Amino acid sequence: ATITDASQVASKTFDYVIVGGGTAGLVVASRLTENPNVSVLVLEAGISDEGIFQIQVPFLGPTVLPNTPLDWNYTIVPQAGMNGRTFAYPRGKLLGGSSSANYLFHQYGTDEDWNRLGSVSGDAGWSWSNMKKYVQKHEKFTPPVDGHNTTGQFIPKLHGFNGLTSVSLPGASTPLDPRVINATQTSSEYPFNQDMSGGDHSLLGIGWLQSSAGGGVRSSSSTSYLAPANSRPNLTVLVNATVMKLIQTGTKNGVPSFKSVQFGSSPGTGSTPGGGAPTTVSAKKEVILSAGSVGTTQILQLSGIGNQRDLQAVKIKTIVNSPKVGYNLGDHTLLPNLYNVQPGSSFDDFLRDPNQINDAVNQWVTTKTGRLANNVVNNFGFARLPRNATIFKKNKDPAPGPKSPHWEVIFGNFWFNPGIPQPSTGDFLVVVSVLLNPTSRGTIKLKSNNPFDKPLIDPNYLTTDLDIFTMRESVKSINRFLAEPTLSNYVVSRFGDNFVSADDDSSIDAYVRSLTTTIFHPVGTASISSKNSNNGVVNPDLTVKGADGLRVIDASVFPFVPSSHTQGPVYLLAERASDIIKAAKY
Ligand SMILES: Cc1cc2nc3c(=O)[nH]c(=O)nc-3n(C[C@H](O)[C@H](O)[C@H](O)COP(=O)(O)OP(=O)(O)OC[C@H]3O[C@@H](n4cnc5c(N)ncnc54)[C@H](O)[C@@H]3O)c2cc1C
Repeated sequence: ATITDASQVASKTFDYVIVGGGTAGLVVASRLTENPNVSVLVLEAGISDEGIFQIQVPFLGPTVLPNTPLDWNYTIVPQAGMNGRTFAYPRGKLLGGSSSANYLFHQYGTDEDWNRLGSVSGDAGWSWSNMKKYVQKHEKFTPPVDGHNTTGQFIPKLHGFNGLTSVSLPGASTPLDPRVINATQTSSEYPFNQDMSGGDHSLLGIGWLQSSAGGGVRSSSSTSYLAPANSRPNLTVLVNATVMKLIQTGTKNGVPSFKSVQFGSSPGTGSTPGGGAPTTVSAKKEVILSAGSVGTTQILQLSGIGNQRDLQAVKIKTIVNSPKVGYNLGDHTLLPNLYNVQPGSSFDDFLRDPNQINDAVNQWVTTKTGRLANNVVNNFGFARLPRNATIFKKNKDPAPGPKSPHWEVIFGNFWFNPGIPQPSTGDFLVVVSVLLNPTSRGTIKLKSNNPFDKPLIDPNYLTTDLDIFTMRESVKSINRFLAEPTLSNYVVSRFGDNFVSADDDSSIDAYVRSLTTTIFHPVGTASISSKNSNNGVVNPDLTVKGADGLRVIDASVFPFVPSSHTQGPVYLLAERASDIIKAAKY
C-alpha cells in the first residue's frame, strides 16, 4: 500500500529497499513483488500521483513541470556554450517520477544503442537481441481514442499488446499532419517512416508519434506497474520520504556494505523543514538506487561514494573512492525553431480561448476524447549528417552506428518556447530540433553536505565543435524540409530576430546558442562499465563498484544518451535489471 507515515516503517527491515518511486523504481518494485516471499519498501520523496488532473491529461504534459510542486525545481549552472545562460532542469517529484510528468513520447532507442551498451559493458545481455523481448513484457499497444484506421502508421510485429504500459498513436488529427506526412513524399532527407519505436527498425525519416497513453489517459510507471501491484502485502510504498544518505552496515569480502537508508520527511510535508529526526530502514538483500540521474548521483555522493576530491570539497568522508560518480553527464538539447504560419491555421487561438479550452476539458472529463486526450504533437522524425560531412574529417561519428540518427525534429502547430509565454496574437509552427548523440559532457556535484541543498548541475552543453556543427546542420535541414511544396505555402516566415538573421554558419551558431535548452534526458553520472574497468560506477549487473548490497537502476547508468527519448530505454533497463536481481544469489 502507499503510506505517508514514516513511523510505520521506522527501523524495519525489508528484503529490498528501493530509493525513488519513479520510472525505473516502480518497475523493479512491481516485478520483485511478483514473488510473494519477497518484501519491498519504496521510498519516494514526492507525493502520490493519484487524482492529479494535469498529469492524467496527455495534452497537458508540458504544463506539469517546471517550477511546480511536482518538480524538483533544479536550475543548471550558467552554460559557457549558451552565452552564459541558465535555465530550469525539471525532474518529476511524485510517484511515477518523470514518467508521470514527461511529454509522453515513447520509443526504445536504436538496436545500435543497445549493441554499443552490450559491447561497452562486456555483457551481451544488454544487446538488442536480448533486450527486444522486454518490449513485449512492457508494452500494451492500444488503439487511438478517435478510432481511426492505423494501418500504415505503425508496424504491429514491433510491438507488445499484452504488457503493462499503454502506448498509442495520435487520437486527434491536426491540420498540420497531412502537410508534414505529404512532405515526406517529396523530401529526400526525411522519407516516411512507418514506425517510430526504434529497435531494429530504423528511426530515420518522419512518422507518427507513439505516446505512453491509453484510452486518452497518461500511462506512467505508477499507473501501469505500481497500480496492479500496490495491493500486494509484500509491497510498501512510502511517499514524502527524502532519502538523505545510505549508511555503511559493515563489510563483505573486504568492501563496505550499504544496507541501511536514512531518510527525512520531504521539505514542506513534515513539521520541521527538512523533516525533523531522520528515520532509518534496512535491507536484508539490497538497497536499490532509482532516484534518477540527479537524485542517485546526489545520494551516492552524500553516502561517501564518489570522487574523493569532490567529496573532500564538501567535507564528506570518502568510503568508496569512485572517481566517475557525477561525471559523464550527457543530455539532449532542444531548440524550438519558430515560424509564422498562415492566419487561423494553428492551435494558438485555441490555447488563447478559455471557452474552447473549457469545452475540451469537459469533453476529456466525460469521454476521454478530443484534443486533450492527445499529445501536443503528432509527427516527428530523425536524420543523420551525411557520411562526407566536413566535421568527420577531424571527429569520429558520435552515433552508435550508421543507422542511428544525429538529430530529431518535432512538429507542433502552436507556439512552443519553454519559459517564454505565448504572444497574444499570431499563428505559429514550431519545429524543435534535438541533438541526439552529444559529445559535450558535464557534471553533477554537491553544493554542500546538506542533503536538502540542490546539487550543482552543469550539463556543459554545446561545448564541442561536433555538437554545434550538428545543431547548425539540423537548422539548415529543417529550413530545407519546410520548402517542400505542402509546407512552403503554409510557412510565412521565420520568427524572432536571431532566427530571421540566421543565414550563415556563424549567425546560425549564435542563434542556436541563444535559444537552445534541454529536452530533459540526463544520463551517464553512474555509468555502466565492464567488470574490471574503473571508467564507470556500476558493473554490468548494475551493482555499485567497490560496494556491497547496492545497485543503481535508473537513467544514470546509461554511459551514452540513447538516440531517442529516454523513458522507453529506462523501462527496458528496469525490466532486465529485475530479472538480474531475481536470478541473483545472496
Ligand atoms: C519535463 C520532462 C519531459 C520529458 N519528456 C519525455 C518524453 O516525452 N519521452 C521520454 O521518453 N522521456 C521524456 N523525459 C525523460 C524521461 O521521463 C526520463 O528519462 C525517465 O523517466 C527517467 O527515469 P528514472 O527512473 O531514471 O528517473 P525518474 O523517473 O525521474 O525517477 C526518480 C524518482 O526518484 C525520486 N527521488 C529523487 N531523489 C530522491 C530522494 N533523495 N529520496 C527519495 N526519492 C527521490 C524522484 O522524486 C522520482 O520519483 C522527460 C523528462 C522530463 C523531466
